[in-house]
Amino acid sequence: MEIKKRIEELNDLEKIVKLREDLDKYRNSYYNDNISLISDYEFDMLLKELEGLEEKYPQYKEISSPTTSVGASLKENKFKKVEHIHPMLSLANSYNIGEIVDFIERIKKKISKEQELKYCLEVKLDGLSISLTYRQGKLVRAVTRGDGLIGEDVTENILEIASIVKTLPQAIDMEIRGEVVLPLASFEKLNNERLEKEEELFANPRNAASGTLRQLDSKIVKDRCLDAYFYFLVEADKLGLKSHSESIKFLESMGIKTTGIFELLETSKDIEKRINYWEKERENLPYETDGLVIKVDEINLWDEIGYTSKTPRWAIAYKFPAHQVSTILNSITWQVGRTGKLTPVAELQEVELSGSKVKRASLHNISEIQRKDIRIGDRVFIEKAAEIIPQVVKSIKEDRTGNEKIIEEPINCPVCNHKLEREEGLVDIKCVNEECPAKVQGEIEYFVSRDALNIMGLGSKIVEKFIDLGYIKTVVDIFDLKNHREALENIDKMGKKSIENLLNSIEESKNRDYDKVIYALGIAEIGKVTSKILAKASKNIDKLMTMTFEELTSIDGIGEIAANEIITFFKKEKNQKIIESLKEKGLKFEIKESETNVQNINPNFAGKNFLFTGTLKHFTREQIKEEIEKLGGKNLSSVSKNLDYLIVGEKAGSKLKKAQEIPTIKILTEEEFIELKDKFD
Ligand SMILES: NC(=O)c1ccc[n+]([C@@H]2O[C@H](COP(=O)([O-])OP(=O)(O)OC[C@H]3O[C@@H](n4cnc5c(N)ncnc54)[C@H](O)[C@@H]3O)[C@@H](O)[C@H]2O)c1
Ligand SMILES: [Zn+2]
Repeated sequence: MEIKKRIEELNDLEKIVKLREDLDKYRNSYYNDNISLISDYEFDMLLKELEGLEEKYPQYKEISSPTTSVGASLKENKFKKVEHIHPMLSLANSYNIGEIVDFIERIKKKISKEQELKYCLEVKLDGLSISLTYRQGKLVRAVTRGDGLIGEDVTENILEIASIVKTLPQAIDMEIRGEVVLPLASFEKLNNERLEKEEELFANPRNAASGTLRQLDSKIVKDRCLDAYFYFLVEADKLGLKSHSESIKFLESMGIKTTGIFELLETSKDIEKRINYWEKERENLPYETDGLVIKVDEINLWDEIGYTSKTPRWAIAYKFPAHQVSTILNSITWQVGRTGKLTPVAELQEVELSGSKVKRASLHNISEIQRKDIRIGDRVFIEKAAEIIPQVVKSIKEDRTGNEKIIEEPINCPVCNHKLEREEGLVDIKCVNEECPAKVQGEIEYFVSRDALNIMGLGSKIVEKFIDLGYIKTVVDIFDLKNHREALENIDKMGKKSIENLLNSIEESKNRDYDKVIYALGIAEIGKVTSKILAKASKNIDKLMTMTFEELTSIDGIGEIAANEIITFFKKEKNQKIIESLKEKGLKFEIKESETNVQNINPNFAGKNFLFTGTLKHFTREQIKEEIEKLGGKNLSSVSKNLDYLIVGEKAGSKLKKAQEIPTIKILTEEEFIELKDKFD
């Protein structure tokens, strides 16, 4: 027994040493070089593991351990070192509401007075902390947190941030703390510029903000548009302020920029509600947040509640589920789509991201792989933002061993082995073999999908099988499957019942409206809404097939690109034949009389691109998106020249600014949007 325990202890000690070594490496890279070698969540989990072990073996505790020290010791001598008069601490963090409940319980036990506490809830800005000192109302010094005791004097750079107050309206002395951030719009712009200049991308706005503030050329700070928000007044009680919320109001009265988000709450239930709210709403803020901060509001209780060497006990951070994690890229699979286009898919070592397990991520195309210099064997960051499919953000080159392999551009189709083609100047690689099974399969799946003919019982496995066995070569063959009823029933014991259902669904699909049939043809650029528009404008397929470029582009909602695709599609003999055969099978190639007034297409919305920003009063995010689509409009995810309308709610941020610079974008309040909508209803 004794020996067993001793072995366990030695193993744990080894773990402790390894964890400290790794965490120090990560901290150094993160704080000194502004590079994340792993995600914040992974870092926090390793730190928790170390905390657990140090608790189990108090004899191995060390003051320099990452569990007890803030930040990282400063490596370079770029900036003057300054000792903080009041140490700048970090925050304890939590990833679930249970930990918040525990936090509140701990505090209640700790304070002697029986009283109802108030908690101030704020957003947790993801940037780097800064301390500003004012003397006689003048900003005299700005210092980074550093290791909490000693920071770097970055006053020169801070003076270049436009929103920082250089002279207060009153000649007072004070120290305030806040966060320097790179607003999301500036971050996107910066990374786009770096992409063009083939420079290394910043993984996130925090690293970019830190990299920007901690370099010597203050002109760069100005160019990149850093910003700062403040959330703390040091020794507020000496100015006669009794609560944290009062001190924030005081800062605002001095013209200091705050996020404006400070909510006073009383119970953990209320806190939970607001956590759920902000978890979604944070997407609309102009800066990145990695969580919320909950602080005891009454300042006179802070000392009683106390501090650890690293954090105050009267505050806690609630961290949002991570959008980004790191993992290993094992290999690349080239997927051949319906149009023959090859898409590289990253095959990853499985990780958890935003609550689901992920082992594949999109890489868009070969140029992106080359631009980002992503190699097989690399540790990569993957991200799941608004998109459903995770994306590979970047590779971590600092972590390479030298055994990583460059990803080669494929020469032959991975499915049919036909030689691939790449159009001059275009990034897409295509399989041009009309009979490539992957393309046929893609076409069939698209043809039977919900928004097209909506045929039940033709999942991708079955389609693959039918193609393999030679029952399906083109979409037309779907309607001849009934001639092979018996043979089909015997495939992999599919059975009478399921074939019966499938054949019924195929027959029934002949009743689909003309616009669904247009959609099912799979013309490039023609989606659900444009199919409706085309159906309404052409009335029947013979007309549509002969429409000229001028005729097509004169239809509201059909642009030049779409018009060209339509013409190219109908020019192909193969497509003409397919349409002829589908007509014979009985599909509807003309609009019903009653349909000529295609319902729900609002001329204000049809084919128009929409985006909303800020907090909306009358709709949830889902509702408004649905509303726009129902009426024939399209939802975009960012501001661009293609945007027609930006709907602005309260606290609209960078999107609004960006949209105001593009004269063709109409900006609507929520009320104006409703009016536009109702004019039609
Ligand atoms: N990915 C990596 O390799 C790596 C390495 C080291 C650290 N980290 C990350 O950094 C964290 C540790 O950094 P940290 O000590 O800065 O802790 P933290 O970022 O988790 O929390 C403390 C900081 O939050 C900031 N903050 C933002 N809004 C605030 C508000 N409203 N009120 C108070 N503070 C606010 C302050 O700057 C404060 O110092 C780790 O938990 C990890 O997530 C990551
Ligand atoms: Zn092929």
